[in-house]
Amino acid sequence: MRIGIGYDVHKLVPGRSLILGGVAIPWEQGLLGHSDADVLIHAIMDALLGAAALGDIGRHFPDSDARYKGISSLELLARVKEKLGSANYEVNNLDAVVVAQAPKLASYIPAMRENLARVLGTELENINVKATTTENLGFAGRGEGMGAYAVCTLRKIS
Ligand SMILES: Nc1ccn([C@@H]2O[C@H](COP(=O)(O)O)[C@@H](O)[C@H]2O)c(=O)n1
Ligand SMILES: C[C@@]1(CO)OP(=O)(O)OP(=O)(O)OC[C@H]1O
Repeated sequence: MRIGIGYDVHKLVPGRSLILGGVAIPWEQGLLGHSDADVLIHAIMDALLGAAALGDIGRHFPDSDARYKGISSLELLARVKEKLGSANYEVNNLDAVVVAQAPKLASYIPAMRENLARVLGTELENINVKATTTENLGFAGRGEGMGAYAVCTLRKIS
C-alpha cells in the first residue's frame, strides 16, 4: 500500500464559475486558475501522484501550457488515473476536505463523490469528501479563497 498527500489553494474572484469536485455550485464568486481551478480535484490529484511518486500536477500539466487553459479538472483527473494505471496502481481509498467559509457545500458532496468515483473507476465507499469553515479566520475565513487537503492510498494491480 502507498500513501499520498495533496494540498492546494485558489483565490476567489467575481466572474468565474465555482467548480468543486466537478460540480458547478451557484455562488457569487468562483476560483481563479489556468484550468477550471477545481481546488478539491487538484489536491486529490497531488495526493494520487504523490502516492505513486510521480511528482505533482504542475509537472504533468504546466500552467504555462495553453492546452490546459480552462480545462476541466475532471479531465485532468482522468489523465492522472491513466498514469497510475501505467505504473500499475489503482485507488484503494481517498479522503479530502475543502476549506471554505461559504457557500454551504454539504448538499453538493454526494455529486462530488459520484464524479470522483466514476472517473477513478472505484466504488463510492472508497471516496470521502468533507467541508469545513475556518470560523472566519485567515484567507478562507475572509472569503478570499478556498483550500483543500487530500490523502489517499493506492494498491498495486496484481
Ligand atoms: N463550506 C462548508 C463548510 C462546512 N460545511 C459543513 O458544516 C459543518 C460545520 O462546519 P464548521 O467549520 O463550523 O466545523 C461541517 O462539518 C460540514 O458538514 C459545509 O457544508 N460547507
Ligand atoms: C491545474 C493547472 C493546469 O495548468 O493549473 P491551475 O488551474 O492554475 O491550478 P494549480 O493548482 O495552480 O496547478 C497548476 C496546473 O497544473
